[in-house]
Amino acid sequence: MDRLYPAHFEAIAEALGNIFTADAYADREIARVLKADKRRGSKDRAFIAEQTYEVVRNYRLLRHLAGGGKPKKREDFWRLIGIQLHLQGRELPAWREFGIIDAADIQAKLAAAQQDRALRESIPDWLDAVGEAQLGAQWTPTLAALNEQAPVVLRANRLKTTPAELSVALARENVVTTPIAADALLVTERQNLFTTKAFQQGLFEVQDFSSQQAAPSLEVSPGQTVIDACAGAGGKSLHLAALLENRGQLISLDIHGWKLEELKKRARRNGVSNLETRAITSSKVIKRLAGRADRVLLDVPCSGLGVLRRNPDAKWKLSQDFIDRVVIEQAEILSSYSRMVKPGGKLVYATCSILPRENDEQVAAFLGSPAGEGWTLEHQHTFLPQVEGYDGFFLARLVKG
Ligand SMILES: C[S@@+](CC[C@H](N)C(=O)[O-])C[C@H]1O[C@@H](n2cnc3c(N)ncnc32)[C@H](O)[C@@H]1O
Repeated sequence: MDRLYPAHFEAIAEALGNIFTADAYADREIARVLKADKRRGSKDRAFIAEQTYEVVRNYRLLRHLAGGGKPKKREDFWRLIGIQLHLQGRELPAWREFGIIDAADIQAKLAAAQQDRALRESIPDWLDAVGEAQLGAQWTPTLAALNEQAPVVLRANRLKTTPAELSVALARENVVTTPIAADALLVTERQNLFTTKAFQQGLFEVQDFSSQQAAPSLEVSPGQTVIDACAGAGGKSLHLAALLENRGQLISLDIHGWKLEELKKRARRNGVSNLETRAITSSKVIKRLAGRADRVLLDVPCSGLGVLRRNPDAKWKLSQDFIDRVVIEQAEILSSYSRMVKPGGKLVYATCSILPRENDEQVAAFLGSPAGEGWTLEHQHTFLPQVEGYDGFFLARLVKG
């Protein structure tokens, strides 16, 4: 077992302090502490990142095992990390900060916590109640699966390579991968992929298996006009460009221009030449595109409950009010942006949520509304982490009559 270094604990405790007392996002905070000391090797960096994510994931349970109070000081966060390592079966060094960890007390509390799902799975009571009400018997296994570490999946960029060629190129850089489906490769050992030559040459993007199902489900053909209306930094736009073989027109929209700037950089690295970005600065941007698209992808803003493996801090940042508001936004986007599809064209509505309210219920409400007149549902599927093994995700394909 690897040696434990106090400097790593300082870094993890600093990140946790900012996540839980200054409302920082876990991914950005981890990136910040890792950047602060560039001398660390890849194993040390992985240890810091993984242990920080693990504490965020198990925060409620760890707090309970530590005595229940809200951690505020550096020592409080050290204690949570110590308890977590103890639960992982690691022997704790005889450091002052770990002196107060009582193994027998922890085991007794842990055994009692098994009876309480929300505590055991470390989720707020209100969110546990939402999951139960929405998913019924599926909620318990879904929640358990969402608490596991996310697998790392790549998408081979067909504009530049094939999955088989990519696998060989990565193996030369000591990155071992296994093909799992279509363009998707599973990385079998975690490491920094962004420093590889293969990444810098645009041979792949990191994209979960479930998310990789969105672009193909739109059934695009080279030459078509395709709009990715909530494109963000463009994970799915890049995939669409590859499926279009750089032919036709791909228009990527978002309300945040800075995300589209990031997409342009990624598009250059990916060798994409048929993509145009437009920031949605007013409703006119959508109106001008009415009836223009063969295909529209609506990868709408959502609760993110399907990707808790990747963003475990969402458990502590989400609120009922946020979910209620995002559901209204999704309905508005679906109703208004669907007008961009030509008669006979197709639309894919997607979320990284597992809640029917954001998914099939949203689609059913659209189909029953005046805006949904003439539309039919061709296919829909909810990906669940305990079923397919990847992120929770939803997609529905609709055809305009
Ligand atoms: C789930 S994310 C998209 C992720 C992206 N498609 C990808 O694959 O990387 C949703 C995006 O919708 C954008 N958004 C929010 N409200 C919007 C609106 N009214 N119109 C268009 N985009 C919107 C957000 O800025 C965010 O980038």
